[in-house]
Amino acid sequence: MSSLPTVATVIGSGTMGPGIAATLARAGSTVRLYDISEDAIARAEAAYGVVQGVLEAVDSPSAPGGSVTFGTDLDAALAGTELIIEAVPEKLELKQKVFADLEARVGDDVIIATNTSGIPISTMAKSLTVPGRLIGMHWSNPPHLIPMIEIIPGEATDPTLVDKLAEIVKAFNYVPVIEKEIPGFVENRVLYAILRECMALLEEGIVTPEGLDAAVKWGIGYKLSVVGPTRLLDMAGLDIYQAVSSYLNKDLDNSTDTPQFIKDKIAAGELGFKSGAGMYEYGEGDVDAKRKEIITGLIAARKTLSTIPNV
Ligand SMILES: NC(=O)C1=CN([C@@H]2O[C@H](COP(=O)(O)OP(=O)(O)OC[C@H]3O[C@@H](n4cnc5c(N)ncnc54)[C@H](O)[C@@H]3O)[C@@H](O)[C@H]2O)C=CC1
Ligand SMILES: Cc1ncc(C=O)c(C(=O)O)c1O
Repeated sequence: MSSLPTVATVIGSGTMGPGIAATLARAGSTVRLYDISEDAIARAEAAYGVVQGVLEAVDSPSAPGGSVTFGTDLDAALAGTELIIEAVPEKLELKQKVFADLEARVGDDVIIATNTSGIPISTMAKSLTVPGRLIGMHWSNPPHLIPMIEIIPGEATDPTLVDKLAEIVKAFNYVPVIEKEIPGFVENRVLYAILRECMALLEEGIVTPEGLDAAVKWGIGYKLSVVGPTRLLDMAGLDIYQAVSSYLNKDLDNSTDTPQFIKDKIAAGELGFKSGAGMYEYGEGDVDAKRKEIITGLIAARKTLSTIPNV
């Protein structure tokens, strides 16, 4: 019998919600995607066919009976739900307010999973009436393509939820990684260590954005997609790692704040794809073209990687 919930609810239909909902629905769950914004729901509905096409292209597990319904009626979205996945903006107070709204409407046995990028689960759980039901379920963007989910229990999380959520994740053929709670969890700690160094290299004018993207894609990105960092050290030699890290580590960027040039871009309204400019400039149609290239590349890479053993 599948461990998938019969009915699941996704709260927040922005970048992450629609892909999460579609992945569960394709595997067989009845999913209700809820947002406070009518516009966000309309965008998700309009994009649903494309997301389904992507899931088809990567042979995402499918079972009959699954569906997504879209709406702004919270009670309707929660009727009969067993699992709620919260994907509203990364603001502690907002998430806590959402949890309060949810708890007022569902029974104590309903699991609340949060897609937070790194706010400690224990901090969020403090505001819950039933703190044991909150657990971290961190999907990676785009959620319908990146087949790995971090599972993070907080101090109060019911320990049985960890295995239960891991079984749900396996039911749609994703890899669950169970972690201990720490700000940023594992994936974002590694990603933000890389991004911190990358932004410092750009700020100091050491390399161009194009050069940086090429060096990371073909240098470490390509290699790390096949060999994880631990195995990479065995491949390189621990003695080499010691020799290089003994002089390099102290030279790496260790700033604790966001770089000023990024803050300046944000102040100028340059947020990336969503505003038509960011690290790069985008002309008419460029953003859609880039999004398409990225999705096409991720589909091809996932298909190839799925044929390669874990080394
Ligand atoms: N964007 C990314 O690459 C990733 C984001 N995350 C995390 O997932 C969460 C959501 O991120 P995004 O989808 O990027 O955010 P987003 O800003 O694109 O979408 C959030 C959605 O939540 C809706 N919303 C706001 N208040 C709400 C409320 N009270 N009830 C229901 N809906 C409400 C907004 O209307 C919006 O449609 C955040 O915690 C984020 O850190 C996790 C992995 C990757
Ligand atoms: C820049 C950045 N920050 C956070 C996340 C996920 O929490 C992602 C991602 O999933 O890709 C990201 O790119």
